[in-house]
Amino acid sequence: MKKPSVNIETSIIHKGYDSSNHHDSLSTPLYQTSTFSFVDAEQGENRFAGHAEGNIYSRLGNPTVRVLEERMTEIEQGAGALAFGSGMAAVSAILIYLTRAGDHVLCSRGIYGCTFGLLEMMEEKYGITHQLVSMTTEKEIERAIRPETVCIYVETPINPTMEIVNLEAVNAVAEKYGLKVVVDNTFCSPYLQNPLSSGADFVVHSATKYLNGHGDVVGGVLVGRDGEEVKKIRKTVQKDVGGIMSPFDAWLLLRGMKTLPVRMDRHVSNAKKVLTFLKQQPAVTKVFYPLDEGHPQYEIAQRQMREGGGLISFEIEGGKKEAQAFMNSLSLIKIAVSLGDAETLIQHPASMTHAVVPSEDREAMGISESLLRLSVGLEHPDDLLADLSQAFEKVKPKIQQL
Ligand code: MET
Repeated sequence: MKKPSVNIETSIIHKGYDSSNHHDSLSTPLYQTSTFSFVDAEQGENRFAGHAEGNIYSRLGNPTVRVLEERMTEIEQGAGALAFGSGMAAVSAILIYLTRAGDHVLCSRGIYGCTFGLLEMMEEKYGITHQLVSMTTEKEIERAIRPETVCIYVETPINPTMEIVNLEAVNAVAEKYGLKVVVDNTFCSPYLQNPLSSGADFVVHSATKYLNGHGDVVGGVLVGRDGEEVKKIRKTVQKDVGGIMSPFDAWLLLRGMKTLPVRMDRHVSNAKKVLTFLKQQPAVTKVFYPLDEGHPQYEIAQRQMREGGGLISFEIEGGKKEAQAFMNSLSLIKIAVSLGDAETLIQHPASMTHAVVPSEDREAMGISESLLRLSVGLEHPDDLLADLSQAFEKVKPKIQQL
């Protein structure tokens, strides 16, 4: 881990790319190739044996993808990064790498539905167990540690409840027990939070979200604090499971990421305006936003996040029917999963992103039937408020009947 020499706004545009090696092209070229030819058989042999640098085959590495990996390493303050074909490919790669049959994974009280599904599958097939616990204090975390625990896997903020995990406490306990810490940093992006700098071992991202920002890529990234360990994952799990990112998706990401800081500033300022508006609505019974003073972990969020992000979850009076009626009343705001796009998106976690989680586990995570998750986009805030306002007007009679 090292401190970056320039600010993220600069490194996210320049890091990892030297135009003099690419015919002076200002934009990183797209190496849309599956394989690379060798000048002779010996060069091929040496590259396979690891005795010579150079490209072999795009599953083992591609120059466009490598630029993205170097850039991600820098902006997450890590020592190495690997790009994957989806966020879940990155999550599964790190969990496969860290665990053996019989191990135990300690998780934050909520995790994304497909991560939950993956852990359930690992339990069923390999006896790798997991447990979801609140992680606000060291005591809570320490109590849940078992002799077979090997890693702590957390989201913070948690999707979609916005609960905050105390990273300082997680890292302290992990150090005491010799555990690896993995943080899903998708909700914040590297612009708002850098878990590796505070001692986490790995960060995973769904690059589909804020990193790309334009809703046209599915991708994932894993960043590690220890470069040797990242190399080991590249040569084993990434190569042999093979969930790599395509060069074109890496190219789109490099293009989209250049504006991450500018976009995040706007997501945050729009989200704050939407938050204020939602709090004034009689039909809204609860709001969840990390840097809202009413948030139960407000102080922890303030310590570890630069800003509160662009996601807001809220509960609407009634249940699933009222939540769905509200969604159906929106017009500018799109009903869709995913997040971090220019377009404002709304989804119903209980029936969408977290539908695979059994209802009792969902309840334990704090996901009710009336919870909605809003990914505040980059539109003019007045237009967003107008759309929300007309939707509240439309559902008012239904809610008043309750
Ligand atoms: C297949 S559903 C999910 C997409 C994404 N992980 C989200 O939380 O919106």
